[in-house]
Amino acid sequence: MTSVMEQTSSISGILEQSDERLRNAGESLARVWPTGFAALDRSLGGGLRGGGLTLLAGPQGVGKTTFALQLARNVARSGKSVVYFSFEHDPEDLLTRLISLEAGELLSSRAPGLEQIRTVLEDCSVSTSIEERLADLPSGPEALAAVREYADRLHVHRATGTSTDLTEIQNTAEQVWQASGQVPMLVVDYLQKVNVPGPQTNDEERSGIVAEGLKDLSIDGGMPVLAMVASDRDGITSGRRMRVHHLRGSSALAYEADAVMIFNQKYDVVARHHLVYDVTNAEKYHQWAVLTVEKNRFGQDGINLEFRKYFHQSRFSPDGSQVTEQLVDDRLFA
Ligand SMILES: Nc1ncnc2c1ncn2[C@@H]1O[C@H](COP(=O)(O)OP(=O)(O)OP(=O)(O)O)[C@@H](O)[C@H]1O
Repeated sequence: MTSVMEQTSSISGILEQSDERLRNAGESLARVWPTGFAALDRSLGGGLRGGGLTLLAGPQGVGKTTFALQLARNVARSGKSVVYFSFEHDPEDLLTRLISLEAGELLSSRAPGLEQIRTVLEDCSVSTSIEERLADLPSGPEALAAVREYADRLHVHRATGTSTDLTEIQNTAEQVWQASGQVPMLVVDYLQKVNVPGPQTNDEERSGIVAEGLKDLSIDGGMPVLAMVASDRDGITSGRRMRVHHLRGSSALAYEADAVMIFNQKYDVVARHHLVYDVTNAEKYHQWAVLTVEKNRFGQDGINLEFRKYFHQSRFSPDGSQVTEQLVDDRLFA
């Protein structure tokens, strides 16, 4: 166990540590980790913070996993390590999504879709390698090569709600750190699935315990932690905007987090007049998601950014921008 004196530093000690980090560490101990989504990085003052807990929430199917995986890939591509704790998705499914994302970025609308890539990779009637299976798909080999470039730095931990607790997350982060020599970014998909041993507590308490543990982990390791969060029932109604208070265990979560970002379907949150006066807008808005930075301990909050969805290629456009339309919490018509 860490002694009290090991945990306590004078300002001169901290000055020395910062000086050393700034002189030597460069990329490996960076304080700011760009997400690779330029509009978001501008809003967050450069990116996610080492030592900071960021929450990502949104209704089911809005694209949280797609966004978090793309962000993890961007970080790994920039040369840093990432551990993705996946409670919901099989690692091979994440690999398929990454190949699809790379193909989409390489060939845009001419790229094969996620379904096509999945079909080719899951075909049990042949026994051929991944290379051979992707060889005939447009940009298939190039997409695989793109994944291989960062594959060693992007780690997927198959997590389960019955066994993966904060200790397992910490141990895994330490192992990756030791093996790679780099502080990793952690992605937890998703927070309420992290196992909390001991007597059963309610949702609010459990979320608070996990959020506090992840926050401590991020501070102790100087690493950014991005955790996805599920909503309670109120927040998932179509036509209603999800806000911080809709998160399961919201008060504890909002207290612990340094930043809270919430995704909503753009169609669900634009003011009615944008839909009434131009009917073509409705179709357009379905293609976009709005990411709101609701809390930001390191800078400005209340920022609404929009990102174009290409879910058939398992990706968002990396170019987002500020939303210009008026947004509302409740639109009282379907
Ligand atoms: N091949 C595909 N073509 C088009 N859309 C797809 C395809 N596969 C998945 N999707 C959609 O992509 C969206 C984003 O999926 P993602 O897993 O990122 O959502 P999520 O917000 O993490 O959802 P959940 O809360 O269920 O985990 C979903 O709405 C899903 O229906």
